[in-house]
Amino acid sequence: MTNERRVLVHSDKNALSGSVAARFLTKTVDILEESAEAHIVLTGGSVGIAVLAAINSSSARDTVDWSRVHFWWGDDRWLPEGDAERNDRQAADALLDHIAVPGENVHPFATSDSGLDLDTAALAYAEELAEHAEDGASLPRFDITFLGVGPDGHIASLFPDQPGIRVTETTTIPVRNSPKPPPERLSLTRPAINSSERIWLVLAGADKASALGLALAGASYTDVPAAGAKGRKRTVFFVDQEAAAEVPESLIAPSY
Ligand SMILES: O=C(O)[C@H](O)[C@@H](O)[C@H](O)[C@H](O)COP(=O)(O)O
Repeated sequence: MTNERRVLVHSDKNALSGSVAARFLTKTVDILEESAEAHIVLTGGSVGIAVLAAINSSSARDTVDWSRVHFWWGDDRWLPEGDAERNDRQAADALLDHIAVPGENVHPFATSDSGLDLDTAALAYAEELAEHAEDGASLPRFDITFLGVGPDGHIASLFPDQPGIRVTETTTIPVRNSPKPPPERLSLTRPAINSSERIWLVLAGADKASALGLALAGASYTDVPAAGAKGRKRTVFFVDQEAAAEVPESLIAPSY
């Protein structure tokens, strides 16, 4: 298997989220035939949450043995538990509260009212990840990592020209001075994201066209963090037509 990057274009955000949901369900069933557990990394953002809602409303939803699936997050906002702006809350509402996933398989970042400070919360997440790793590794084997992409090209809470995008020595970082509110966040690092077998980027809308075009045209990942996302086996950009406006024709896979 190659680790090429592919772009799959869909007519609109609805078609995109339905298609990603169907692929996710099929792929997760396949993964669980080969492995005892699947580890999935979730993203925030409207497209990522629309994908979770589409998984929830799929008639194939319960073909997955959710008791063997673990959910992690690429990033979250440093806000109190239950805050509607938190990625974990949105994912719970869209999918996790509706499926038979055991509570201990759901691994949100700490909340701002947890009693931890931001630095300690980042260390705590790194420790939790390491507890689920095999053979002394620092991370579980992430099977699928979802990433939304901001109009500036950010992924998780790794923003252009900010120190976080360059961090390589840890798996999880505290983020301060985020250009997008709130300023304080927690995020996986680029090497942690890229340890994933598959990275599925999901993006829709005309405001993403420039970032996507630049990411695929070889921009540096410090300028356009999405350019630096590369899974071990496969990296797929699931996009709608508006977001695809600046993608070179040669990179677009036949639509279906
Ligand atoms: O924490 C955040 O600020 C969001 O989660 C953000 O990182 C989001 O993933 C992208 O901006 C894409 O968002 P959309 O899918 O809504 O375009």
